[in-house]
Amino acid sequence: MAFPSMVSAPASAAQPLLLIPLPPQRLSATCPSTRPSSSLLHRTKISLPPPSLPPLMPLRCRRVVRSSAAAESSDSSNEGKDKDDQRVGSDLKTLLKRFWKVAAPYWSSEDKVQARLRLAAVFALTLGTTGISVGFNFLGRDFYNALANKDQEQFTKQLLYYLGGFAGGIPFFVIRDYARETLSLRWRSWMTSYYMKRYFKNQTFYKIQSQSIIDNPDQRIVDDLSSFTGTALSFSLILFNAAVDLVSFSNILFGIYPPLFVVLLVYSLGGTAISVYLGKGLVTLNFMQEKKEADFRYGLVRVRENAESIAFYGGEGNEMQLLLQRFRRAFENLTELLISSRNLEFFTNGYRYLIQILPAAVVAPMYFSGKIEFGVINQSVSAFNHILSDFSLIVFQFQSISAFSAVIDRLGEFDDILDDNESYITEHESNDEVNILFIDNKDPSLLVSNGYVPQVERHQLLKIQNLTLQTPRRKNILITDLSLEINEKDHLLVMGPSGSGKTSFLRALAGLWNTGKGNVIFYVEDAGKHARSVSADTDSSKSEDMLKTEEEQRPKNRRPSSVFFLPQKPYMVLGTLRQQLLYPTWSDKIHPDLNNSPGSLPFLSQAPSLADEFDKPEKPTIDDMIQVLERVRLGDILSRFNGLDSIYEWSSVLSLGEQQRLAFARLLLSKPKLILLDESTSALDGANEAHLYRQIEAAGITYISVGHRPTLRNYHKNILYISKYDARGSERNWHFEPISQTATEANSTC
Ligand SMILES: Nc1ncnc2c1ncn2[C@@H]1O[C@H](COP(=O)(O)OP(=O)(O)OP(=O)(O)O)[C@@H](O)[C@H]1O
Repeated sequence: MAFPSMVSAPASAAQPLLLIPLPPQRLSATCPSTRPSSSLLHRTKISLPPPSLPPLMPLRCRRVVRSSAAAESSDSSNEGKDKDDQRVGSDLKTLLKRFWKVAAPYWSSEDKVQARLRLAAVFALTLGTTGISVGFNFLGRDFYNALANKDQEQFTKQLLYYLGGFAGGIPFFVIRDYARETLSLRWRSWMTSYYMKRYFKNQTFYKIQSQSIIDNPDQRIVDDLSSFTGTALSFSLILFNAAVDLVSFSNILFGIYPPLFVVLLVYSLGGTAISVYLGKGLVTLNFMQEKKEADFRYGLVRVRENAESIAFYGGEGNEMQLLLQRFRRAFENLTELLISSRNLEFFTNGYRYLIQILPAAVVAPMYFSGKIEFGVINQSVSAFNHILSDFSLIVFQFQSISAFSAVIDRLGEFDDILDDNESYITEHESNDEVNILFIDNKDPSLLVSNGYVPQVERHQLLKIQNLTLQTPRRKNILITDLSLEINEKDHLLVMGPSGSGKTSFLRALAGLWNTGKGNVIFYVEDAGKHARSVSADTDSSKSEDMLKTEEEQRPKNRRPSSVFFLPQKPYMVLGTLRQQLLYPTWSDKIHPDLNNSPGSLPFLSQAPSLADEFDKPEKPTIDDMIQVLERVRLGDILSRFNGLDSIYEWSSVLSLGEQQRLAFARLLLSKPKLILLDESTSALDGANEAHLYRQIEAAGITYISVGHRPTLRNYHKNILYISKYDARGSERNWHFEPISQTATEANSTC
């Protein structure tokens, strides 16, 4: 007799597959995985997803590829006992607020028409599938009635209806799932682009990394966004489906036997309360699991990025130890997560199966007394299970909900930082900061327009006024009250003991650090629309106020191409040799047709480079690139690496000195007026160093270099000495020294 198989599990009864005798376990969940959200576990995919409820998206295996920029944030927050281990999960109100803040922007974005239409279609299809489920409920009743009455003709008819129902209904379920998945992908794509824009805006990525503000931002962009969009959509459909389902099946059950409905209501409310109580720690555990998995994966990425250094040190034993430590933290957290899940599942499974016999037991006496037909028993079991599933959403989905809450929490935290990184980052800081201004020295009208007499001399390039520089969060003072002016050809060498603040001085000029006070004014010819209409005579109090106002309006960290920085670590982009040379002034699209390819989304098109906001020199031709490689004595790499368009891991295949020469090739192509070099020739021999300085001098570039080597004196006119700041000393910790020609010549003879 088919009856026992029909009282399998709540979700099974909700399906048109009612007649297929599946063991309860296979149909026990409306979610593909009720396991914890960890990627250490293989997620079990249910072979037959229940058609009437959209399954929750599994929280996908985390694939985290961390950029080196995020290295230290993770490192610094990982070692030792994690302070986040004591983390308390956000309360429900915060979670709901965060959910709304993260989810809402897409639905009113430039893609809102598509988004809303598609969402409406998914909801309509979901409604259709619920209708089909209700239809199957009645078909099931008539089918079993025919079977119990031994009415062969009716039985064949019902069987045909059933088959017809399957043929017509199944496409609805498939198309609904497809439409939901494609909408979720579209949503995710928009969110990815939205978060990436904010992550790169105002160099937030640098601030997050250098100040260890949050862990693993890359994981949040890659994995959490994906989980969020998939699960949010599935959840909304589940809720919607449950509401419609409840209305449809409550009528049926109420019609058969009202007390059964009341018992069900009490049972599910009690069950929900108990599962919330038992599973309250799961959100925090899931949050920590995400973090620990990402930390472990990032440790492995670091080994890949620093393979050569580790191999030189022979540090594999140490690395292994460190990585195993990270894995152990993930493992320990997951063990705790599994224990909590197991305890919850004892309850959930008991809750799920305990009540299965109830509807049949309650209505069976009515069948025996002839008040109802046999098929009605099946119908009541089916309706009962539908309603049980609807009322028990929280119980059945608790582990998915807690994993989803962790995702909401992580994304909400990230969103808050991206939204308001200025106030967040400077939370503990005063209002003072270093102001950076770009003034167009070609357009005196801008200066006159404010009623100020222009005092900019054409050859002036940089003016620093009363710069006091501190490390982020104002822990240490590095430079006090520095003022200087750089005119064309005033090549300046910055020297001083290690750790005194030479690189930090360049950081301040580049706008990466603004902790301190004072003004940094660049006089440029290509400030374009970002030209500042302020007087160069900034000594008056009035103009300082103006500087402040201007600073507030200025788009942060926009730098004209006439000012170029070379960092201490040569940076090679992932791509071709051509892309190395064009970086960062021009972008070279790898696939120019990408934006026009069918199915491509407008918001995924390549963003204009930050440098696009300024006028920039004409893009170099292939001849220019070949020539510049010759000028930096790298002509041979064209033949070694098959021309400009081959892709290599450049930081591995080029020596450090070659990478430094390539960086000089970049700046020669960009034709800046002023460059700031941070030990940019440290890996070069004296002859190559002298050659490169001759090249930039010949190109009419003025330079400020940071370095320790005595030979650097040969190419500069003045030295700025910065000594370590001593809080007890009241004097400035810097002084200037002109480099005499004689000394230079003696040096070069040596
Ligand atoms: N992100 C940071 N947060 C806090 N302090 C920092 C940070 N980065 C550097 N510092 C500190 O600021 C001080 C100055 O560092 P900086 O890199 O400017 O030194 P430097 O003079 O260039 O040294 P070197 O010659 O060794 O390169 C150092 O004591 C350093 O530890």
